[in-house]
Amino acid sequence: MTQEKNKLTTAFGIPVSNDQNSLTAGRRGPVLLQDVHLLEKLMHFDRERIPERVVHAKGAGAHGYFEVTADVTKYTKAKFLNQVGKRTEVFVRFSTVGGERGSADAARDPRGFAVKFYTEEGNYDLAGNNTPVFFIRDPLKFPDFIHTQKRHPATNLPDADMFWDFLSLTPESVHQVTILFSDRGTPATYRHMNGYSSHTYKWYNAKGEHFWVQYHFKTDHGIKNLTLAESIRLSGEDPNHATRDLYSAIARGDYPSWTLEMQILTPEQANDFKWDIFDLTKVWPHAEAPPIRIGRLVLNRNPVNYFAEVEQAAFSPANLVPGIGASPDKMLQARLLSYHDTHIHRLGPNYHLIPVNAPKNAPERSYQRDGFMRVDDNGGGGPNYWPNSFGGPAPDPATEEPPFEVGGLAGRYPYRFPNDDFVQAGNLYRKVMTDTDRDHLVGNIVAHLGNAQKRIQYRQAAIFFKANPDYGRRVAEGLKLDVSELERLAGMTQEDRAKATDQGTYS
Ligand code: HEM
Repeated sequence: MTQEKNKLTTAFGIPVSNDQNSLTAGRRGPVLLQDVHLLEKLMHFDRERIPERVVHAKGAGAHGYFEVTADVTKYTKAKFLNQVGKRTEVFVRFSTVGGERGSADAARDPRGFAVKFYTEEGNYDLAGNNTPVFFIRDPLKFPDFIHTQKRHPATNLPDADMFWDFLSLTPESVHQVTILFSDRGTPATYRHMNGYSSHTYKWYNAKGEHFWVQYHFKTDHGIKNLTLAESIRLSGEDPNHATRDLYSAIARGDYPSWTLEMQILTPEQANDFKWDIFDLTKVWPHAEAPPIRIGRLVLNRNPVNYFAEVEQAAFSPANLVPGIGASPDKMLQARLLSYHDTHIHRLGPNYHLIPVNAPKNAPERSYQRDGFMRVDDNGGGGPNYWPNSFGGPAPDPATEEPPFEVGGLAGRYPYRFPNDDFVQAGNLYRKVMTDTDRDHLVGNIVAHLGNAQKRIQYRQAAIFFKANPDYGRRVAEGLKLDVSELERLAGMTQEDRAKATDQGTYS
């Protein structure tokens, strides 16, 4: 290095003589175009912002490791899981969903829980949430759903009508809505919440046998949530409280950790299972699929630079390593496309070269070349096509996922089963929640749904009533609705209920 240390330079290493006074024509003269340092500095500044994530824009992240604590080789051949005690480097990003990059950490919203495992077989990304289910189960509904969680196109304000109109016309959402409006919808910090794959994934072993699995990262610090009053207070006093909490805990050596538990079903068990295991709005009851402990996730290193390591982090459910496969869950199938696509838009076609996204323990050996910001050696002088006879990297058939059956007539199918969308939400209300949980749930809903039109309130209260009559009744009472109407509305089909509540009777 010929430049002296600590001497300011331009982005191209040229010494800068003065960084306080622009070059002017005379003492009071206009600025000269030949102040190239000023020009370069301003033009870079003008381009500092990249698009924020279309969802999950506000987040915090940290580095750490995953350690295997149980032998799972009979279920999966994934190498990073093949030995008890084995550690794999990870990067984890937590987020809220609907708010912008500067929005409050305490918002009522699911929390993203995205883990990037830098395995020896390439990066494995598991982008889950702190809830085991989701609002919808068909990806066609995702953009519409997200629009309702964002700002109104005219007022640019969050809008209770949009929010509840969509949900009350989408009854499959009631399970997730019940979780979201319980105090779990406002976790105290990122350290005090669980993370779930939510989707069912496939694991397959070295013999080619497969299993259906769900991941549960259980916090080792106990679940802690905010009440409505606390979340409102924190949103004002410290909108970054969860970001601060994560950073400070790691900085003081109080490393956050989670125990990974898996629910695992054989194909035979899955065939007889009471619930559609590819329906993202349903959980697998623990009694029927007891979770088993298999590992531990620890976060022990803060990012040195937020933009480099957190803002530019890019997770994709399509990044699966041998031994782990996708399931036919329609939502997951759509996610296999959507993330890579949005990263190319947000970060460019070579976002995999950004250090936080690069495969640390399995270097890229592909034939992809060129493109904006291809900043490595671009494959050097090696062959850029396959097949070749010049020693270029060759595909390895041993890493192929075992063949699996698909069949049937192409069509647009609603979910099968009698597919009761209300039982699991009702059970959560009836069996899992305490009296205090139920009080808070009803209070949180009333405070929010109360801002929507009356006809929408009726429609949504009828859905809660279908999940559990007491649940619906208490929400209706809180909203001062005519409780005697609920049973009638709840007994209708979704279409009839929508028509009935749109007739003006309830305005
Ligand atoms: C069809 C359904 C879905 C679509 C199309 C979709 C799409 C997206 C998109 C476009 C992003 C922004 C990514 C970026 O710019 O970096 C994102 C982020 C994210 N999504 Fe989804 N999503 C879907 C469902 C889900 C579900 C069900 C979960 C959880 C189980 C989930 C978890 C996440 C997480 C955690 C992030 C943030 C990742 C990060 O921290 O960078 N998404 N999603």
